[in-house]
Amino acid sequence: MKNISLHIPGFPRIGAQRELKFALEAHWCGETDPVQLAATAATLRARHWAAQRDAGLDFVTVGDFALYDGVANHIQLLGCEPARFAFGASETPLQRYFIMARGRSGRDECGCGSAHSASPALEMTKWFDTNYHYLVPEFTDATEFTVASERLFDEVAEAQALGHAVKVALIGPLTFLWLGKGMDHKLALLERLLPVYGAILARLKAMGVAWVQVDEPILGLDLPAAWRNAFEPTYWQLNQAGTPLLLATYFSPLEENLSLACRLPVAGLHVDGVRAAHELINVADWLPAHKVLSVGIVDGRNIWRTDLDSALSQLAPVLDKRAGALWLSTSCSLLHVPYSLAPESGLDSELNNWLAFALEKLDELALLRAALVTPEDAAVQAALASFRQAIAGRRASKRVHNAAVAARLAALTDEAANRPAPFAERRVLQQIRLNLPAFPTTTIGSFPQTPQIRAARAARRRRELDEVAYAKAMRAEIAHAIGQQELLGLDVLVHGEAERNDMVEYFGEQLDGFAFTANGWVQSYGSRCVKPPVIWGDVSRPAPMTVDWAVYAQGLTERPVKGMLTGPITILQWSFVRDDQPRADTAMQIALAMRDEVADLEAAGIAIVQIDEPALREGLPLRRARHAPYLDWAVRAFRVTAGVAGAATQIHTHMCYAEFNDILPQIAALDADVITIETSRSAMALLEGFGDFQYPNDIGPGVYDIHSPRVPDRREMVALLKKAQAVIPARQLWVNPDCGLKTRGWEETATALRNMVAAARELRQEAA
Ligand SMILES: Nc1nc2c(c(=O)[nH]1)N[C@@H](CNc1ccc(C(=O)N[C@@H](CCC(=O)N[C@@H](CCC(=O)N[C@@H](CCC(=O)O)C(=O)O)C(=O)O)C(=O)O)cc1)CN2
Ligand code: MET
Ligand SMILES: [Zn+2]
Repeated sequence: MKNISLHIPGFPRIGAQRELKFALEAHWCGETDPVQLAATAATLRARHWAAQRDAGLDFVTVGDFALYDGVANHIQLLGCEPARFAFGASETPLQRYFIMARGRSGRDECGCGSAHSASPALEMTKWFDTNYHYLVPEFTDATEFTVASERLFDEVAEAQALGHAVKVALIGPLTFLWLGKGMDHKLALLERLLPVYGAILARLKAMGVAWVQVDEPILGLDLPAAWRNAFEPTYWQLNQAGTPLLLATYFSPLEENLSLACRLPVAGLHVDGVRAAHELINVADWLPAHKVLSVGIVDGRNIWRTDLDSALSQLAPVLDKRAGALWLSTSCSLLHVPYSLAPESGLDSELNNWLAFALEKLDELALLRAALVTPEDAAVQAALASFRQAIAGRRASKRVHNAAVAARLAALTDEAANRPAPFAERRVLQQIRLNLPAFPTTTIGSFPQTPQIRAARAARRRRELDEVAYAKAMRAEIAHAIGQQELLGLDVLVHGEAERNDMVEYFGEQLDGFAFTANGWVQSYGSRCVKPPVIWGDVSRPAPMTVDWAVYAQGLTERPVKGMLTGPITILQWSFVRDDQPRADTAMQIALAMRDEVADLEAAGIAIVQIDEPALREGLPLRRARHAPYLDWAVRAFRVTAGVAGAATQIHTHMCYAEFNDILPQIAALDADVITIETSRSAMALLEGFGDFQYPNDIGPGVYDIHSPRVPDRREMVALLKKAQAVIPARQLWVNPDCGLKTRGWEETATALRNMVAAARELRQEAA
């Protein structure tokens, strides 16, 4: 008899219609009180648990819900809110939570323009190699832990009251410490942390929680020895609580940590059956027979329907080795995929048939179990047959392949990846053409996406605004942005990106081989979501995508206006990608499409083209051994995009949201004429890195953090630029913010940029 249980590591929390987003923003604007916000949150949890139970899962997952971020929840659960916030008794836990997440004055998600003050939020950074951002815990030698929040226990009680069997998901102690910052020897805190985990586990046990999933995705990283060695004693201690623990790993193979993971004193192990498929048999062998093996066989990172036949043949030998007992799951939390395919009536029906979002993935798990337990059942056979047909249809589809794209890729020479002249020569020609002052000022591309802009786009979607009226409204926004920049005295202007819903989706909507969804939202951070396009076939560009807007903007001013493109790696990284060809091939197809856009912008007289690559670093594989091949093709894809530009055309790139010091040679190898780069997370370390490396081309280190509504003054920016000058020759320096300004308001933006231009002028005077 086969004994198979179903569960998932986590479920999307933003809601089928982004209910959580709207509830949060209404709350932040003061339109609703905490009771109303809590009611929406409880409704969502109840709905998401019901979906899990209705699909036939054996447990619902509790602890994966968060109003803003799961790591932020964990900080409050463990009572380690950073002392720098100086919270007083007058602040409720909910207020403290949002202050940590958004700063004292509030990240301006709702666009209502709240007041300014200076208590910066926790830093936000990428969750492993995903486009989800978590809030970074801050540790010091003085950090203490206590069980400080009832939220998790309340949610367990809530699920139990609804009659659910509960599995709690908890970030593991080692992963939690690993994710934090502020101390070199974070492991020193473990001793203080573990008793608190013990207390939490004991309380959960007393509540009758059957399983606790402890997430330790760092087991998929190249860990320093001290961290690896910490696992055994840690789990030995946690196991004392007597609550059955399911140790969860995902995103990456276990490799040298495999036998360690199998040996740890826990009741079960969850592995990523998609990204670590080749390790399944080994894990099945190594994991002691009395332990539960949970196989994440359905992809939690992508949206393709599971090939159930292939999944079943992968599972068969594992099942044999596990004496017929197994847990089936998605590879990781479903946080990273949209809620449901059901509202996607606009999707091409053939493509629709190839996809599975979160709800559909739950059904896939149920069908897999049925296929293993009752294979003879006619309904199961019929369901499998329909899957088989969809998978075969996708595999055989002629639409996926485009012979012209293949031929162009095959004919691609090394030449295509090179600019026509070395930087030193290009620089001279560009200076003659552009005649820029020292310390040229510019911005990163987007200006505030005001409620009016969003409303115009929404009206166009509802067909209340026709294309002509919409274009007119966007041109007015562009004209406004150009006018503002001239007033502020910026040297290199941008059109402001008003016409773009998102820097990736906008291009996905216009490229062949891409599809876009109506409601396929995925949480990016807090209330902010993205709608990643789906790359289903060979990519090509049927027509120019940005040229008309760029030409219009350039026609409004004598100063240069940057053409603004998203680079191939970022488009790849922020889309759902094909799983039937290497990412490198898809990246190169996108590169060729974007290369044509660069050529068209240049031909239209645009003198500067920016090719944004904020996700270049994020795409780096989690395992070091795979870095070099990735960086090779990623750099080549960028160079192919830019390589078409003449020597007198200035190519900019932009990067943010990451640490860059470990990939400086590759950043230099992009050979962009100018890079504008985020420095707010560690200005000095970054600049010293670029200085030590003697970064050869021009560089604009961001002089102010756009994630905060705080307006920096001139002196602050002058000080930062002087630090920059100490390590990077002045002639290489540009002056710009950290990133695009789309989430900010116009008033604060104008003040900050006025100060920034004044800072650049001060430096010019001193240099003269
Ligand atoms: N793809 C991607 N990943 C990224 C980034 C990025 O820019 N893009 N940046 C970093 C993350 N930063 C982010 C910053 C802001 C937003 C953001 O503002 N998201 C918006 C949605 C942006 C969007 O697609 N807007 C659309 C649709 C907006 C919408 O919801 N419209 C409403 C109506 C709105 C109205 O009437 O005002 C509707 O359709 O119901 C548009 O402008 O057209 C949001 O959550 O609110 C997301 C990520 C890293 N990862
Ligand atoms: C996340 S990087 C953003 C770059 C883009 N050009 C912007 O300014 O919005
Ligand atoms: Zn950026």
